[in-house]
Amino acid sequence: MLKEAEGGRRSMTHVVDGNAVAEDVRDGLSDAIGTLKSEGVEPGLATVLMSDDDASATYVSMKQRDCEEVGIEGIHVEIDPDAPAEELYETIDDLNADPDVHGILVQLPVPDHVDDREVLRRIDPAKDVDGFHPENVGRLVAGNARFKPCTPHGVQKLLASADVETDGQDVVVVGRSDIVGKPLANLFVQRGEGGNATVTVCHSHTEDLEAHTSRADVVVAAAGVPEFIDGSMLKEGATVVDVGTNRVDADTEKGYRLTGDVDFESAKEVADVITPSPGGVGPMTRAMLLYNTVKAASDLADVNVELP
Ligand SMILES: Nc1nc(=O)c2c([nH]1)NC[C@@H]1CN(c3ccc(C(=O)N[C@@H](CCC(=O)O)C(=O)O)cc3)C=[N+]21
Repeated sequence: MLKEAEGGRRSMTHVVDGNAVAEDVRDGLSDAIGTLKSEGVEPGLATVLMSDDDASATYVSMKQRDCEEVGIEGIHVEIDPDAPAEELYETIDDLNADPDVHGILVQLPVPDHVDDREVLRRIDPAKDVDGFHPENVGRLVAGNARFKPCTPHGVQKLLASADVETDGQDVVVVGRSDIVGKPLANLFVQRGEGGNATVTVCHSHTEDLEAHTSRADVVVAAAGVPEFIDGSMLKEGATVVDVGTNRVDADTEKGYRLTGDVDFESAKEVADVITPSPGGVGPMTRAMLLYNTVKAASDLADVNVELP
């Protein structure tokens, strides 16, 4: 809207294609996987699902399909959500000990009777491709990451692909989860490429959200609330990264539609660069999981590869 009012002075909004950037990452990984295989190392990723949730099952099967596409050996373990927690813990122990498994991902959330902190502690940090083990969290915060968590890493790659510079910029991260908001804020503030930003983290107790978003050069929406950031809350020319993947009830065949945390139509009129959802961060999250699996295999087997 603003764009029209100003007589079309602004250039076209760049809608970042997450599927295309993820494809580029997978292409780059193919070379590294070829190198590993020529050294007799077949990268393996184990996914563990202990849930009845439809969305969780969908994501895990997408991750397995991705593995197949790039030549990573995928192993999938399903545990009855009513089974005792020990069953999950012992599965993790077995996968830790399995030399064919280089990466382990336990799909979150796990049932209430399972201690999720114990799950994250139990995974061998060298196989922790989510980057959620306390040792890996500590390393990330200290600026010495082994595995960058997949979604934050994917966001950085997406911004780089769109030539969005974070150096010296005001970045507002909305959401403070352990898997997205906190690690992403940490990465943005660190020295070097993809960092060097002035970072604000907003959340449900923030008094005046719009006061923060409306002065930001980059807004990352990662609160898990459908379409709560709209164009009126953004600065003209801002970059908007939509991390949300929400299923909302809709009159469709499946009974829902997917939408992000951003009201795309109004935000697109104000932003210069915007990542859609679906089709933005989600596919990148999955690509960076493959990346971390290849890195894990390379480190564990002590074979040097070039990562994309
Ligand atoms: N241990 C663990 N690690 C995770 O990384 C993890 C997790 N647990 N639990 C749940 C969240 C969610 N998540 C997504 C990954 C890909 C898409 C994705 O590919 N979305 C597609 C659409 C997917 C669809 O069609 O349903 C898109 O945005 O275009 C979404 C969400 C990973 N998570």
